[in-house]
Amino acid sequence: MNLRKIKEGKAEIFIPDPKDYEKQGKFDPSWAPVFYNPKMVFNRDLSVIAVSVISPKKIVDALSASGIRGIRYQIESSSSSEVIFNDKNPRSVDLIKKNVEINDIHDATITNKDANSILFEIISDFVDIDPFGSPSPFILSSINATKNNGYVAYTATDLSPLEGRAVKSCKRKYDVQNIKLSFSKEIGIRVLISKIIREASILEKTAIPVLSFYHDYYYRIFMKVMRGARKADENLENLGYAIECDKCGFSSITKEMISKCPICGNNLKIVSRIWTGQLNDQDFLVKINERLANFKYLANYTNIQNLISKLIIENKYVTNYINLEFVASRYRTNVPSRSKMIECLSDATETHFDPKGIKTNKNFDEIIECIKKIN
Ligand SMILES: C[S@@+](CC[C@H](N)C(=O)[O-])C[C@H]1O[C@@H](n2cnc3c(N)ncnc32)[C@H](O)[C@@H]1O
Repeated sequence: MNLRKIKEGKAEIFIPDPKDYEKQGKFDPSWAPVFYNPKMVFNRDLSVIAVSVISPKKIVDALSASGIRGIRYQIESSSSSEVIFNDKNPRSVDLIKKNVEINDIHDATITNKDANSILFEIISDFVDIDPFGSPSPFILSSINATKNNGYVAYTATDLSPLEGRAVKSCKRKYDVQNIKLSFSKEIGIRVLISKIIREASILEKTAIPVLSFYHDYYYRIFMKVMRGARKADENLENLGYAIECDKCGFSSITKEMISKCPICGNNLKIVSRIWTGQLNDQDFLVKINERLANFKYLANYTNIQNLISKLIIENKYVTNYINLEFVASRYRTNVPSRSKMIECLSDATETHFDPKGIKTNKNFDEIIECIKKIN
């Protein structure tokens, strides 16, 4: 395997030379014998800051590929941590060994196992699950490996099931009855959180999201894991429904199951069961914000700063997500600009999920009034 040296954050690593795996001038990271995706640098940059907030003593990078995450976590987030690198691909493991060595990573263990096997053998205060597609096959084992008050992070790139376009796949992988709604970009991450909480409860544990966001073509979530059957029971009460009326445009995220639209009486479209709580922990976001100044060297520094500022405001709004294009079409009016709607409602903000979306604490009548007034 011919190697190429690249720099990401403060790490320098070898990756398979992409040139050798091009097909008709194109290259996909999955065509190389060891996976490295430059499109995920934003994910890793923000994860480096989040892990610095957690400051774990022991990190498990359960699906390591080139080892880039675990290496960056030790160099940039938490220099005193022990890191366990794992990948079931033996060629990955050979490359991780090389990359760990050239980056002077101390306290590293490198294993060549199925992630589910190692995650049932160890216990750690931070576990990273960064799979191809859905993290579902690794949720139970990763929660098992996370100690009380520890953290686990998941990347999910399977947006079709999560956003309700592949309904059967969503039922299979997440056990959620999904359907495409006008605000499915946010529902997707709530489906994933619901699955994590339901899996955790099997182990008499529970989890709450401290950082969750959508970027480019994936979701990324950091969850805090807590032990206790009672805590698990209580948190299951926070699962509920996303509802939407195709006729008048009313929508909500709610713990109560209702089947008829409270505005016009039409039958509602329903997604069941999803997380209905906050997507981020305000303190965790503020801590990330406070640390940002230490990470000015990151390639995505400005974009991360923008996202965190948005999440801090967005986190104050849970229930009403309005897709302006969808609602305006129900009233046959022009789509109002986001800024004018936010000004009119006065208690509203942009959502990072969607350039057409706003979040507000105002009720549906006030939203419609603003749409009509702006027109
Ligand atoms: C998306 S890549 C990981 C990328 C890496 N975390 C990064 O940030 O560059 C997924 C990796 O998981 C490995 N993998 C897939 N299934 C696995 C399993 N059941 N156990 C362990 N490793 C697995 C693959 O070999 C691949 O290297």
